[in-house]
Amino acid sequence: MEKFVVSARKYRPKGFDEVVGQSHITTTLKNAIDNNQLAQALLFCGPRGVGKTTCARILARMINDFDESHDGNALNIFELDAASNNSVDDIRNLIDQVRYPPQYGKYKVYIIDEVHMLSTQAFNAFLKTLEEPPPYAIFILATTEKHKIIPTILSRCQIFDFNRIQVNDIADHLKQIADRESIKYEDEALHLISQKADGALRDALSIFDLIVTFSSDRNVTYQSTISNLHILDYEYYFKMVDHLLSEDMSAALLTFDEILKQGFDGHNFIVGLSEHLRNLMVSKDNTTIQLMEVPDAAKAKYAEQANKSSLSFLLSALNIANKCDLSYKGAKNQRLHVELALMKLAHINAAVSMSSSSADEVKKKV
Ligand SMILES: Nc1ncnc2c1ncn2[C@@H]1O[C@H](COP(=O)(O)OP(=O)(O)OP(=O)(O)O)[C@@H](O)[C@H]1O
Repeated sequence: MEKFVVSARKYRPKGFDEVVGQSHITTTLKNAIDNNQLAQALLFCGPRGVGKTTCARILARMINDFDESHDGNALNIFELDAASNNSVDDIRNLIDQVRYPPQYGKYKVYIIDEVHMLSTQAFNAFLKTLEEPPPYAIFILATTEKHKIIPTILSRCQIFDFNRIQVNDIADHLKQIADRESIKYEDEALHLISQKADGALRDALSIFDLIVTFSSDRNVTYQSTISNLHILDYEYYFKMVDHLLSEDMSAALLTFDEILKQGFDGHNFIVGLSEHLRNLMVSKDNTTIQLMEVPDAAKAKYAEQANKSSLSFLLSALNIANKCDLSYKGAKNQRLHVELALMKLAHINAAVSMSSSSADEVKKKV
């Protein structure tokens, strides 16, 4: 049987042009290498799973003129995880290693991951080497928490800020992988996985692998994705907004009850409803429609519901949902807290029509 390799490893980019969503970094690094202006100490900052280690490896391969067949060990790359090796002795070991020039290739590249975890003593022991490294040594310090890096280190490094990756870019990447692996998929499913990954491509790939393994016919459907990730079907939000628009408070409360009975949390529901309302709001205007973060297949459905909702309804609804979200944690009876919000939401249109009819009456009297 062929050994299963997780997608995050199998599809680790081999060149800068395969790196998704970090062109500001890959272009600068490429230019720095081409123009011989690469600093010896680089700091890669940014969230987890967005390509920091990947870029460090590509860089090591390029500056050593190695081809793609070189694996991690042969790249003259030395990786230290500072989260678990943060003592001054760990850094001294590393400094000892740095003294020896590379046996082959031109550069030795040291990647120190989660560098903010180094102890103060370890940081201090490292400073001198960082300031005057031997000409063949390049240090790449990576961190998810830039604010914890002391200024003396910051000032000695060229800093690169990695982005969280956009939902659409992640979804496109997943599509390419699915096609190459002959895995079938629904757009909505890949979109949801990309959203859930919260900007981290590695997380998206792990979720994707999990859902493929779960499905018997290598088909990533919307239904298998929501049940695996325990996400509320977005149909519920459409249904709920329909009830609110038609001022059907009982149906709104019963739908909420159905959602709770399926084991979903009231807070997640109110956050999801807010996102849904926000998508309706931005889809009302041609200039903001691009801000709608929904799969292409669902856009027509949003446009249809947006057409039925007035701008003032959406504004008031967003306000109520947002207030409910903010005060949810402190509420003693959280179910009632959401129910109360739903009651208010189901009365927005009534309140609007009442105020306009009373305005009409005032006009008549005048
Ligand atoms: N920008 C990206 N483009 C393409 N693939 C990516 C990107 N970011 C992450 N990946 C995928 O995720 C895997 C892990 O990424 P990588 O180890 O580079 O992340 P990282 O930012 O160093 O994370 P950490 O901070 O957790 O170490 C890669 O092997 C690759 O498959």
